[in-house]
Amino acid sequence: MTTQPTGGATILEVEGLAKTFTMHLRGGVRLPVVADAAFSVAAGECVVLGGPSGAGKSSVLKIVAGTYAANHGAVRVRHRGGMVDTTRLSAREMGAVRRETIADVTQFLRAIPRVPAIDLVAAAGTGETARDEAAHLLTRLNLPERLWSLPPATFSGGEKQRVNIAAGFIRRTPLLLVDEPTASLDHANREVVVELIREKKAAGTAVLGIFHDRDVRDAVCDRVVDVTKFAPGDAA
Ligand SMILES: Nc1ncnc2c1ncn2[C@@H]1O[C@H](COP(=O)(O)OP(=O)(O)OP(=O)(O)O)[C@@H](O)[C@H]1O
Repeated sequence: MTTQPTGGATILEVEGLAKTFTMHLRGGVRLPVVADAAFSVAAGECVVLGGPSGAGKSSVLKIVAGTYAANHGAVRVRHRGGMVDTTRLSAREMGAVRRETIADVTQFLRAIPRVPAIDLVAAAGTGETARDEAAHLLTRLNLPERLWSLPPATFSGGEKQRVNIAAGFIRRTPLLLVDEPTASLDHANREVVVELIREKKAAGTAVLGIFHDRDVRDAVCDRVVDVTKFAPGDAA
């Protein structure tokens, strides 16, 4: 069953998705997480993955991002004008999809040693304006300018998260994935993230996210997809 979006073109379409983790270091114990997951996200829409802790929200998001492999099913994204099933792509082809089509704001910053925060954000952007855009985003996210030239390795949790958010939101991809983007942010910066997500939606980006903060979720969410309805049965 697919939940139909109301608005623009379909950007992401998940169908019949199943994921079972196999714990090779635990005698091959199998842990089914989702079975027959199906949902879609349209351009300009923000769909939130809901459900209690352990339901499989992050796993689904990571499969869409290409970080985890699916066991069954299709994950189709609109890439270069057509719908591409990313579960069938080579690592190289998936690399192109991730570069051009999917931006991914994870909970933790993948910092590169010795690279200053502003360069890290600018490198995620494109074109001659990338550095100005990086500065603009870091300003909006209230990251003190004295930190911009420093590598984020020693930054606080909230400072790292803001660099991470800037590096994700500087990108102009059709699909944006966000996993708990406001977890270590204060109220003012949570509001900035709400504004950034609204701007992405207005620009036609499809957003798929996980938000534990109810206020943030209510402010950006068009539909909730409850992951518990994809829970595998006993026979899985
Ligand atoms: N890499 C992994 N290897 C083995 N099991 C995993 C792995 N990642 C997740 N799991 C298991 O899959 C189940 C779903 O985890 P997941 O992180 O997707 O849930 P979640 O709904 O995002 O939870 P939370 O809200 O607590 O972040 C959990 O039982 C977890 O232990």
